[in-house]
Amino acid sequence: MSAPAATVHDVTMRFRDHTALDGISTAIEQDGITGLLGRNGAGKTTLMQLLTGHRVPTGGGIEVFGARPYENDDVLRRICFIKEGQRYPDHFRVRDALDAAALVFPDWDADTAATLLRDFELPAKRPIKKLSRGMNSAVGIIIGLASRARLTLFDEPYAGLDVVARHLFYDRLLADYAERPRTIVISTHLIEEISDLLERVLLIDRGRLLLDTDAESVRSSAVTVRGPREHVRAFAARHELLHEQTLAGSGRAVVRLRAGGESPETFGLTAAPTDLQELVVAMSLATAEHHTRTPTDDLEEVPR
Ligand SMILES: Nc1ncnc2c1ncn2[C@@H]1O[C@H](COP(=O)(O)OP(=O)(O)OP(=O)(O)O)[C@@H](O)[C@H]1O
Repeated sequence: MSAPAATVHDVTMRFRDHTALDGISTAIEQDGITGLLGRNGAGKTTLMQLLTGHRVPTGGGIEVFGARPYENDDVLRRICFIKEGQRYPDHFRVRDALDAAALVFPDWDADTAATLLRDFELPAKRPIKKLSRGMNSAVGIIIGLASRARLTLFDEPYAGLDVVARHLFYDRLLADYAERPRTIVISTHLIEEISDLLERVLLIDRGRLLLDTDAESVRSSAVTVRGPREHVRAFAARHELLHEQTLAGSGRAVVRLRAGGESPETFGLTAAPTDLQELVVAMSLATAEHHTRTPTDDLEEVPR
């Protein structure tokens, strides 16, 4: 097996008294599509900033392609980071943004850029500041795909993109990835839309890693059961209850399965596989019950 594209070892990131990432360790394998999931403020963007050398962790270590990314040109030229609401110089037209990207990324594919420009119906000569929000996002998506960077990170790349354009992005991403496998990390809240694309899933909650697994095992790791409330509870007690809803005497629960535990049928319950979105919601709600949220409006901005 080849070395991971990135390793994250016990990484902590503090912004003054706020801990955005808290002892995260993971490896992002080469040539795969990883979904970085989690609620608002979970720490997804912060992790991406660390992977792309935009910040240095307060504690722990990050390696990308075997070296620290911060101020490391050899590593950084192999990385493309498409940020949410990416800004461009005021005078830039769409064409200028693509030309600039072509200079920055050594594996830039001009044909892919031209095809995507047509697919997304972007006017190449229009000033970027005159584009709609969705069109602006499309510029980032084109750059991210055409960069063909060995490690490409999309941080919620589709602000304002309509559903057709989003599916265009998913289709083109998959087709391009099949042709030129590389390491892609996408943070998103549109879990349902993207779940079929993902090979790995990282779920962050309050700066901690809740889930770090391949997408296939996510699908078999939890079940949603329904039946008489007491039976649901008895079954859940043999495993790990993530989330429960009850109505009169009936119950519905998302349960994370423990090896060797009894099956839902033993308890007279109906069971269906839990999809990724449901699992993420259930796990995030389960941990929310164990925390008292601290208000963050007293946070001071920490400059880069
Ligand atoms: N420069 C900064 N100064 C102070 N606090 C920060 C800074 N950047 C991020 N934070 C805080 O760190 C936490 C994680 O932020 P981050 O942007 O990584 O979350 P996220 O998971 O990307 O959220 P979202 O899904 O809403 O984009 C938040 O509480 C945020 O307020």
